[in-house]
Amino acid sequence: MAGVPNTYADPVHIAVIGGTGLQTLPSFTLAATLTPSTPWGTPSSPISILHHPSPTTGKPIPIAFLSRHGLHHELAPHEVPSRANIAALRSIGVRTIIAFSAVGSLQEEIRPRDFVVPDQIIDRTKGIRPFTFFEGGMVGHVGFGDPFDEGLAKIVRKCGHSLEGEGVTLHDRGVIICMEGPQFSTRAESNLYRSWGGSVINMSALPEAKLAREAEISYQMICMATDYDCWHESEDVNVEMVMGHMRANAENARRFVGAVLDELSKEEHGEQVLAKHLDGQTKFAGSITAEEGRSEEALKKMSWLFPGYFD
Ligand SMILES: CSC[C@H]1O[C@H](OP(=O)(O)O)[C@H](O)[C@@H]1O
Ligand SMILES: Nc1ncnc2[nH]cnc12
Repeated sequence: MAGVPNTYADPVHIAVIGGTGLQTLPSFTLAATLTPSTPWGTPSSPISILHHPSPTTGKPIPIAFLSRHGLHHELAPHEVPSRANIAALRSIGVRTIIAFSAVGSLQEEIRPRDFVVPDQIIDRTKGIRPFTFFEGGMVGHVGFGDPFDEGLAKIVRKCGHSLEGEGVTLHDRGVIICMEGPQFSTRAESNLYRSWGGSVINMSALPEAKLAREAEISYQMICMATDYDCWHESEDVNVEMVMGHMRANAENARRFVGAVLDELSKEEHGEQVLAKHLDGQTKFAGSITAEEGRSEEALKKMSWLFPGYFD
């Protein structure tokens, strides 16, 4: 956009990854538009740096916003360059990500337009998406028992509940089934996922959550149900239905995200927002490959992402 700077001097600690139907956060002031390139390519979209007024001081707090499927939803779930997205966000200072996702509901009580703050994921992607920073001569294993950040989830839940009665219904926990897509599930699959205890289904939680963990970024997804997938006797899921519910409830989704940003902005330099509890985990995860076994190429990439960890 003409006149908008393409650099931003200060580190940006908080990011929002917008999903289907949430491709912008129009109520904030655009301070810069960044187009970083990373050793894993360029992100899905330019990164908008938005100024969010701190609810306590009024001072503008920078928030990075990235549109997962591109500015015009041109990237299919398996084409989203998640490594570039996460690497680019980390490189500008991001340590906390709120990720938004439109999901199918696998449970009667999660009705279209309800929100869910999930706490678990079952991986039904097919291994065709690049899913780790650790490869090609540097091995690393990070813990993923709890794929989301419980400290961040608590903040998100509190904000969601504060909007209850104003059109927001929130489910505090849930298991996301992350499928490959882009086709929706068969009815047999949908019923299988229900029998596994799945709450909601999408195509985007992975590898995003795994890569955020490797990058030592606190990550929580906020899901909004847009359909009952195909297990339910009501209509079968289709894009029109997803977009219809998304459009109808986009204002609530934006208010929810805005409330979370208010809360996080109060603690922009706090331990939770800076993910201090994750600091250094990747240095140890990657120390399994002895120095003499590390490839130059892998080392170069990892040193770009984690300056000082492996040099
Ligand atoms: C348009 S329905 C399928 C599509 O919607 C979800 O997108 P996102 O998670 O980015 O909001 C789902 O994961 C699929 O990518
Ligand atoms: N039913 C569904 N399956 C997978 N991803 C979805 N995103 C929204 N609805 C979905």
